[in-house]
This record gives sequence, structure tokens and C-alpha cells, in this order.
Amino acid sequence: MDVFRQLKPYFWPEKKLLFGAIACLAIATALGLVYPNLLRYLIDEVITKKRFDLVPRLALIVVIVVSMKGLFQFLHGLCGGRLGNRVAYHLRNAMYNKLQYLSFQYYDQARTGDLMSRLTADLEAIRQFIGFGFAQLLNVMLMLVFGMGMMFSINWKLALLTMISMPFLAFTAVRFEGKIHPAFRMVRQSLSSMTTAVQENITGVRTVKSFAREPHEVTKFAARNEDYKSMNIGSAGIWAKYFPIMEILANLSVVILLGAGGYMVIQDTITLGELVACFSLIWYIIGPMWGLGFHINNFTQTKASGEKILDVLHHYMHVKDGENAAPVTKVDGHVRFDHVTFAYPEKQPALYDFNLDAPPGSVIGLLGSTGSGKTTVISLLMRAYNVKEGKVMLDGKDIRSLQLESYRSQISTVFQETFLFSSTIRNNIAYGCKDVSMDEIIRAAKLAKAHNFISELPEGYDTVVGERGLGLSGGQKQRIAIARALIKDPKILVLDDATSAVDMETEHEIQAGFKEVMAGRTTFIIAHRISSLKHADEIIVLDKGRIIQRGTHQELLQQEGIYRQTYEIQYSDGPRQAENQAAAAREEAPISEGIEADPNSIKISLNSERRLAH
Ligand SMILES: Nc1ncnc2c1ncn2[C@@H]1O[C@H](COP(=O)(O)OP(=O)(O)OP(=O)(O)O)[C@@H](O)[C@H]1O
Repeated sequence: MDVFRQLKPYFWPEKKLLFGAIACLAIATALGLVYPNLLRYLIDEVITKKRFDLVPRLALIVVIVVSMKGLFQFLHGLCGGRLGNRVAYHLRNAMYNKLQYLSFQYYDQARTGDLMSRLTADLEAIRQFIGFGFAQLLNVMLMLVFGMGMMFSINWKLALLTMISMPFLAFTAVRFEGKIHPAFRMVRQSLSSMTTAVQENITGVRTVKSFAREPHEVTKFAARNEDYKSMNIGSAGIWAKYFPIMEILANLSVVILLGAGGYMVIQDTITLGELVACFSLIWYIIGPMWGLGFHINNFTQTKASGEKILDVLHHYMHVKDGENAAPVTKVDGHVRFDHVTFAYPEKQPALYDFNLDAPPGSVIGLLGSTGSGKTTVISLLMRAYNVKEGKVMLDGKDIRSLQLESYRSQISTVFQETFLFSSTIRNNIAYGCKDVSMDEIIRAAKLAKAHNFISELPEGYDTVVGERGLGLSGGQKQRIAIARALIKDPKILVLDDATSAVDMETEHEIQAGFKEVMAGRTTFIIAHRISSLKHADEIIVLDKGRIIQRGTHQELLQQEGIYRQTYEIQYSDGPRQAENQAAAAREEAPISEGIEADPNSIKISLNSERRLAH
């Protein structure tokens, strides 16, 4: 019941419907109890005494009772339907809302298929139970109480005899509940694991096909399907074992009733009408007992579903606003990392004593091998995770003291993996902003060098992309993502390997666009290409979470180290040429200015990079 107590905020506002549904069902049940009495009257007063003139009146009463019962059943359906759907609506919204605000840490471990099954199958179970199951469960009690009460009022000895097998029936039902509940929990877990397999397979279908791993996927799915089947067969086994026992016990009371009741009629202790009434009433008691298994099963399934939904709703939010979180309004864009050491849960630190001072408008480049901690720096800047050692600051304020939403709205990130929503290109670009004009969208697309290819599409900006939409190339997707980041007009721009999928020339064109847009904004660029970083005000080279080099492009070229080695690999046909270029860099103007100043030098670099690529 604890689960339902915790779900109370969602169904209690609809208590009128809840009580309405229960009351209507109870009235319908009570009206049903009129039939056995009418039968008794028909046999004892009309047929036995041959007073057939009473038949039309009796028939009229039956018609009225049947109509009333029908009406209340209809009202029960109406109230229950509304109640279930409204509660499911509130819960669905609450779940979705919570899913939006759950931290990155949650999603690091969450499985999409599992979450989808909570949002669909588990919510459906709750909808059914709160709408109808709960009232039916109460109705079972009412039927038992009403039915027994009436039987006892007719003949308490016969009633008592008939009830002999009932305690055994109740005992079996309770044992059944104890077995079926864990079994259903396993079924649900198995179902969510199977859904996850399907979901991952569909998402990763390209990888599966390119590695020709279809047979492996089929085997993997078959194993989970087998598990699901076994779980279902297991629960069906419990069902198969207990259900006949319950049925035998239930029918035993009918046998006793007919045997003992028949004898009493012969002995003239009760009338025939009373026996027929009792025979009809016994189904009022056996019916719920038979259904007890179903109702218990329904109840336990809903409890298991409720637990899973509450697990999401009550999940701890690792990153959230503090009590006095200040909204971020005017931002200069001064970012500082102050002795930050950070480890992902149950892992070695991904960053050690990381320090950084990025004045407003500066460009910070991050370079390092895979897993060196570059993305972690960005994640901490976005406050995807809370820093426990050290501080990340914006304009001198610890970002943990700032209101999360307004803080993040100051940052635009273009991720390594581009995600486009299944909507038009126009909507995808405008995603981060409310009320943007078409001119602004086009301007952002032009800056991201996306306008030309978008214009060439038959439907232009109205082309639907993403799932089931038009398939775009990696570079085209990245350019749309860049436009999406630029349109937000952020104070802090993060480019996490954002131009890795576009060709060199486009990358330079995009960066030229960035220069225009980024004036006065703090920019973080993660890249593996030196060409993307060399105009940065400070380049930080990371290795296994530690800063091993930092400085400007020229400074780093003058040092022995990873930066220079990377430069040599990317820029020269041989180490000697790199050394010459490094020497030239020492003497000449900064390379970031050189990009604009000497287009030929870019071409030379690009050509050598292209040669390298080939
Ligand atoms: N969400 C996460 N949960 C646990 N560990 C993580 C998570 N993200 C990254 N790591 C670990 O932290 C370390 C740094 O990873 P990070 O993604 O910051 O590296 P990176 O330099 O950005 O790599 P890449 O260039 O491949 O993107 C790695 O050892 C990685 O396994």
C-alpha cells in the first residue's frame, strides 16, 4: 500500500471521480442483490401460491432494477475511464518532466528501452488499476459482505455450512499473491531488458549491418526473448497450480449448499425459494473469490509498475538548484576552473587539479588524446556534474550557486555527435530559442556554411530531417548543429570536436564565421586538428586528466611535447619542415592573424593535410 500512498498526489486531486466510480459500482452490485430476492419471491409467493397476477409487477421491478443497474454500471465506466486517464496523464507529464531534469549521471546508467517501458506499459497498468481495478477490488469486498449478510439473514445455519471451504480459499489466495508478485516483477524486468535490446538494435542498425553482426543480434535477442518466455511460463505455472485449487475450493461450497440446502427443503426447514435465492447468492460470494486471483494479480502487477514509476519520480537529482540559487542575467563570460579534481562515480579521477582562467571573449583550445579529459572539462563547465573538489566559476561566482537553467542558457554547445530532432531544418536550427525570425535562422545557417546545401534541398528549410526524415551527411548535420548553437547568441560557446566531420575548407570557412560571431564571447574548442585550435588565446594540452602543456600556438610550437608532435604529423611532410615552420612561427606574426593575412599559407597547410588524409 506504500506505493499507492506515494502515488496519492496524482490520484487524490481526482477523488470525486474515484469515489464516484466506487459508489456507482457499489450501487450496481447492491442492485444485483435484488435478483435473488425476486427469485425467492417468485417461487415462494407467486409460483407456489399460484398468484400469477403478481407476475407483471414482478417483471416491471426486474426491468427497473436491470435498467438502474445498467445506468450505474455506465456511470462507473464513465468515472473510472476519466479517473484512470487523468491520473495517467498527470503521471506521464510528471515522469516526462522528471526525465527532463534528471542529471547526466542518471542517463549515464539509464537504458532507453527500460525508460520507455515505464512510460508506456507501467503507466498503462496504473491507468487500468486506478480507473477500474481499485473499484473492482473494493467491490469484491462489498459483494462478499452483502452476499454473506443476505445469506445469513435467510438461514444462518446453511450460510455457515456453505462458508466452510472459504477460509481455505482465502488462505490459497494469499499464498498465491506471495508467489505471483515476485514472478510478475521478474516478467516486467525481463520485458524491459528485451525492449532495450530492440531499441538499441534499431538505433545501432548501421553498426550492426556494417559489422555483419545480424546473427549475433538475433542470438542476443533470442536469449532475452527466451528469458521473457521462461519468466512468463514460470508465472503461468504458478497461476496454473493455484487456480484449479481455488476453483475446487470455491465449487465445494456449491456442493455443500445444494446438498445441505436440498436436505433442509425436504425437511421443510427452509423454503424452495430460499434455497434458490441462496444458490443465486452463493455466486455473489464465489464470483469474487474466483476473481480474487485476477484482482490480486492486477493489484500486484500495478504495485510493481508503481514501484518502477516512483523510482523515476523520486530519483535523486544530482545536479539541481540550491535554495538560494541566483538567476543568471547579465554575463561577461569570465570562466575560471580553480583546482578542479573530478572523478565519475566509482572511477579514477578524469581530471586532476585543473586550473583555467578564460577572460570574457577569449578562445580556449583543448587538445589531448582520447580519454584525456577534454569532454569532462566541458561537462563540468556545463554543470552536467557537480564538482566536489575545487570550483568552476562564472564571473567570479561558483556555478553551483547559480540557477541551473539560466546558467546553461548562456552556453551553447556543439557536440561531437550531432543529434537532430525529427522535424524541419528550420525547427532544428531554431531549437534553442523562442520567437526567432526566418532571417535569423538564415543568418545562422550562413555563418555555419549550411545555407547553400539547405537551399539546394527541394523543400529548403522545411525539409524534415532526423528520424524517418531526410538522411544528411555527417558534415551537413554538424553544420546544422553549429547554426543551432550560433542562433542562441550565447555568451559561452563550446565546440566539442564540432567540425570533425566537415572538410578542411568548410572548417576554415566556418571558423571565419565564428570569428565574426564570437567577438565578445568566451569560446572553448575541443579539436584534434591543430588548424581548429591555433588561433586560440590559450591552448591546453591534456593527458590522462592532467595538464601537460599550456600556452599559445606559437609558445607551444617552441616547446618539445605532444602539441609540437601533433603539429608535425598534421602539418608537415616531415619533421624538418615542421621545425622550419616552428622557427618561422617564432619570428613571424601570430598564426591566428596569419589565417586571414596569408591565405596562401592556409592553402599550403590544407594541401598537406589533405595529402595526409589520403
Ligand atoms: N559519463 C561517464 N561516466 C564514467 N566515466 C566517464 C564518463 N565520461 C567519460 N568518462 C571517463 O573519463 C575519462 C575522460 O573522458 P573524456 O570524455 O573527458 O575524454 P576526452 O578527452 O573528451 O576523449 P575523446 O577525445 O575521446 O572524446 C575517460 O577515462 C572516460 O572513460
